[in-house]
Amino acid sequence: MGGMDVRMRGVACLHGRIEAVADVDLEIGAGERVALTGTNGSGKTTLLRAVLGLHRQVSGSILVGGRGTASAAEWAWRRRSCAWIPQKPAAGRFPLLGDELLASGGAPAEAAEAARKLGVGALLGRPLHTLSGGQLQRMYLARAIGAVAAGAEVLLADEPTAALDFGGQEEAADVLAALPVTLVVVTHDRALAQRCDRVLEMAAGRLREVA
Ligand SMILES: Nc1ncnc2c1ncn2[C@@H]1O[C@H](COP(=O)(O)OP(=O)(O)OP(=O)(O)O)[C@@H](O)[C@H]1O
Repeated sequence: MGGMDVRMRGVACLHGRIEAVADVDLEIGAGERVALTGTNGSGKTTLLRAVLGLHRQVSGSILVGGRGTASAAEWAWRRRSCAWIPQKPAAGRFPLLGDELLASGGAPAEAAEAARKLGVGALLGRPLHTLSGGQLQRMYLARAIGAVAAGAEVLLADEPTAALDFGGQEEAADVLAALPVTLVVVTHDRALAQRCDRVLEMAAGRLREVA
């Protein structure tokens, strides 16, 4: 089983004056699968983005595999180590094609194979903005599988099954739970939460474990 540990101490995140995340302490073991649930606007996306360095107004400490992000080299390492499935896929400045998205995970062949298995293999030449929500979500899942093949040991996934049909939700939940990584997944999907080792809940920026 692969995966790296993720450790947070006293993490707080601001959006301007809004405190989106407050005083989060969290220890996730290597290879553990954690579901993050909670009310809308409670800070889940912000917390995941902070781990990736996409949210910069952060205080406290976030270590992945024991490493921080004090230097540009450490940030680059963090980005390679953590695969990412965004909640709101960015359209980008230029029309990005399916196979270009897959290549950005670092293992194009493995990602394309995953795309075929997920039923979007015929769409690789299409601009992403022409895909349906569910097709796009499958494409991002395929990219994450490629990123894991390229060496990522943590997967941060933000509502990765929200746009999928029922069969697709089950299939994606199985695929996500079987990846040899530490999984932190924001989800309101019971099938996916049930496949995780722990369920945590956020409310107004604070985290608590659900029994
Ligand atoms: N770019 C932004 N500028 C200002 N405030 C923001 C921004 N992004 C998020 N927020 C605020 O930060 C808080 C946390 O938002 P976040 O997206 O992290 O919540 P969430 O738990 O992921 O919500 P959801 O379940 O609805 O996706 C909310 O009050 C939100 O309005």
